[in-house]
Amino acid sequence: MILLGSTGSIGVNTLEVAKKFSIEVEVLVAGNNISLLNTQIKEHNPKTVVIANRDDLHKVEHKNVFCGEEAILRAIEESSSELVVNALVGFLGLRPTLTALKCNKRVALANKESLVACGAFIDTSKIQPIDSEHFGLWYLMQERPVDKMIITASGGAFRDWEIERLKNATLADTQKHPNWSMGQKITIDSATMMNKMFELLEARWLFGEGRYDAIIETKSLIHALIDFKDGSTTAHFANANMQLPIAFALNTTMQENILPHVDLLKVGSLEFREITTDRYPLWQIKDELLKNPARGVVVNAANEAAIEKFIAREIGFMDIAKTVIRAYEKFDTAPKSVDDVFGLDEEVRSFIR
Ligand SMILES: NC(=O)C1=CN([C@@H]2O[C@H](COP(=O)(O)OP(=O)(O)OC[C@H]3O[C@@H](n4cnc5c(N)ncnc54)[C@H](OP(=O)(O)O)[C@@H]3O)[C@@H](O)[C@H]2O)C=CC1
Ligand SMILES: CC(=O)[C@@H](O)[C@H](O)COP(=O)(O)O
Ligand SMILES: [Mn+2]
Repeated sequence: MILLGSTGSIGVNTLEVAKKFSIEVEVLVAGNNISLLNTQIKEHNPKTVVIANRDDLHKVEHKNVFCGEEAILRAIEESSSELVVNALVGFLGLRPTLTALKCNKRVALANKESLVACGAFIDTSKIQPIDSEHFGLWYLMQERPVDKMIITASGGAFRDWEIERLKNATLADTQKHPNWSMGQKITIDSATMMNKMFELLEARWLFGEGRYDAIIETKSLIHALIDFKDGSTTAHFANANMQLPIAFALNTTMQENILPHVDLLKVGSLEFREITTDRYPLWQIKDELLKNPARGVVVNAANEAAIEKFIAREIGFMDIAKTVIRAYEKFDTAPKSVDDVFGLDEEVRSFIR
């Protein structure tokens, strides 16, 4: 397989699962964490390695190492592997997804920004999502009429904060996720509830038109629920560990045990909460965005640009949502082609910067 983003949270878990199933790693792609990458190279012996920056090339302990976005695309095109695991973070992951699909490879897709920004132009039949909620929906789906598909949110780092305090929240505060250990950007997205909005859009592209919604389940033990038309609701329970969705994405005939079962007697009780717009202002645009999912490109670009500003301490935490909503209102348009997606992405970023 080809693994993009090997040094990240999903990347590291993917290599653990690959070891379990003895899957060969042909290409490793990483960013700045060269010391972890070197350890991975020793263990998995890839044919090709790609990193982000030219200045780090000499530190990589491999004879076939390249740098930059074009090199990632070339490595995909020149590889013989049938499977690409895309665990890059952000819009940067979109071109590799498109290239992998163009090369007729199967894509195990953690990079949710690919579908959020460009879902209207992506054939999802060759995509297996690596996301706990979509895995949960897929696991629950049966040949019965569905009324609604529901995914769960943890509520993020600030679910119990007094709302008045949120404007002063720091980057370090955003990283205190209650249940999951993940990369920096998705953990910020979890705190603003953008992650759940992205997941509703992803679900829309993966499972088609229908009714979608999200609720908070504070322990992240239920990942998805389906309301069937007959009045039954089924729920997908699993411990909060991405190795289960990854295992199914890597090994389509998965039969092995991956995680211990959720012990309901130890859990004792579950708590569900509504996602409210006072704590999560982004939720104001949720229904309208779900009706126009191709506008995800605007929301994604605005979010990435706003997060850059938040990290640089140019804006506060609550300004992330304000910035996204302002961009969403200004760019009241949907892309008509993949080229439009890249154009609109650029325009929105310039507007915010
Ligand atoms: N973490 C999770 O549990 C889940 C994550 N996702 C999604 O999966 C994706 C990855 O998330 P996560 O693993 O948490 O993120 P991380 O930030 O932990 O990892 C991102 C990876 O991308 C690499 N990378 C970043 N920039 C570049 C670049 N310019 N060139 C090459 N590589 C680069 C990083 O390298 P380095 O670290 O070496 O700089 C790292 O390997 C995101 O889209 C996220 O939303 C979805 C569901 C669950
Ligand atoms: C592990 C995973 O799938 C994440 O997307 C998770 O859902 C993030 O947590 P939140 O529920 O807080 O967004
Ligand atoms: Mn998720």
